Amino acid sequence: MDGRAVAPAAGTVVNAIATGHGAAFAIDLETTATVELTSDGDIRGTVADAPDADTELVEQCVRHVFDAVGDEAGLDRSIAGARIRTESAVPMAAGLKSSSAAANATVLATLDALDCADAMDPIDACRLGVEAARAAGVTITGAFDDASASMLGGVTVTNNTTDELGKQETVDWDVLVYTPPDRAFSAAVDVTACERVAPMAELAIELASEGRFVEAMTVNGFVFSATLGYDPDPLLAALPDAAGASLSGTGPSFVAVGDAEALDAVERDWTERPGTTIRTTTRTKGATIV
Ligand SMILES: Nc1ncnc2c1ncn2[C@@H]1O[C@H](COP(=O)(O)OP(=O)(O)O)[C@@H](O)[C@H]1O
Ligand SMILES: O=C(O)C1=C[C@@H](OP(=O)(O)O)[C@@H](O)[C@H](O)C1
Repeated sequence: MDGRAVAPAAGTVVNAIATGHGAAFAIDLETTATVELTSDGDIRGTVADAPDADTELVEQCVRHVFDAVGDEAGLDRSIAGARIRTESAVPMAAGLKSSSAAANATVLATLDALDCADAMDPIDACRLGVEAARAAGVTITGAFDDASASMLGGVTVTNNTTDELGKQETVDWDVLVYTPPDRAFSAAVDVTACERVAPMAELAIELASEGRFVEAMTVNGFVFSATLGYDPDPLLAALPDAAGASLSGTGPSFVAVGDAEALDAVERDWTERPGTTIRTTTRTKGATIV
């Protein structure tokens, strides 16, 4: 049997690496995963247009779903295998949560293939993807902030140490994403540098917990650009037009949010810079089986 699901990417409100608490918002860029069950015992992934991509994360997702619902699905684990294929509009390792989108889409597609779509609620399905990301070594905290935003849609504020959701709200912003040409794998981030700015990250989390997302983002943006060695000039160029702007995750992408007219002005500046600029919106609808 085959299963198929899509999940959105996300942008950062507060990076969780400093404190274990983070916040993120879903954006309208998608990853699709297709899972075909086999009986050759082999679990193998491929990524469309990226033959050299590391597929451990999506393979771990399938293993975690097999472990969680295999008995209920009547799966013979001695022969159970899968072929996973992802297709994505989300640049990998650019700070836009390609890993969370791929994990959520793969977990849901596997549940679909096993005919177990109702066996797990979305937040538990999300936690399985986070566990798979930890097992694959692609994350520092597990990134439950990013994964929950992608799974549920809207903006989420989370404790990534306990994988608990503190807050989820719908937001309706235009979004501008600027991705410079370089890439930054989260697993390679300077965690010690992030921990040095924990008091500022805590302040950003307090703002996000009060629903002051755009202020939280902007504080986060300046703090983490400085901490991780990115030039904050794209942020300065986005203000005061954008309602909020930040470095997304461990970079190198920047995100700006606000109303359409305000972002037109930011877009004129960001498109002059090397790399790509994408205009999109926030997403209310999270990951779903299709
Ligand atoms: N479409 C995809 N299919 C399979 N694995 C993916 C996909 N996108 C991302 N990944 C996994 O996530 C890793 C990148 O994660 P990370 O460095 O956290 O960047 P991001 O901020 O984009 O999530 C990749 O090395 C790969 O293991
Ligand atoms: O690996 C992690 O624990 C995290 C990585 C960062 O995101 P990216 O993966 O987008 O860099 C960050 O925003 C998130 O809060 C936690």
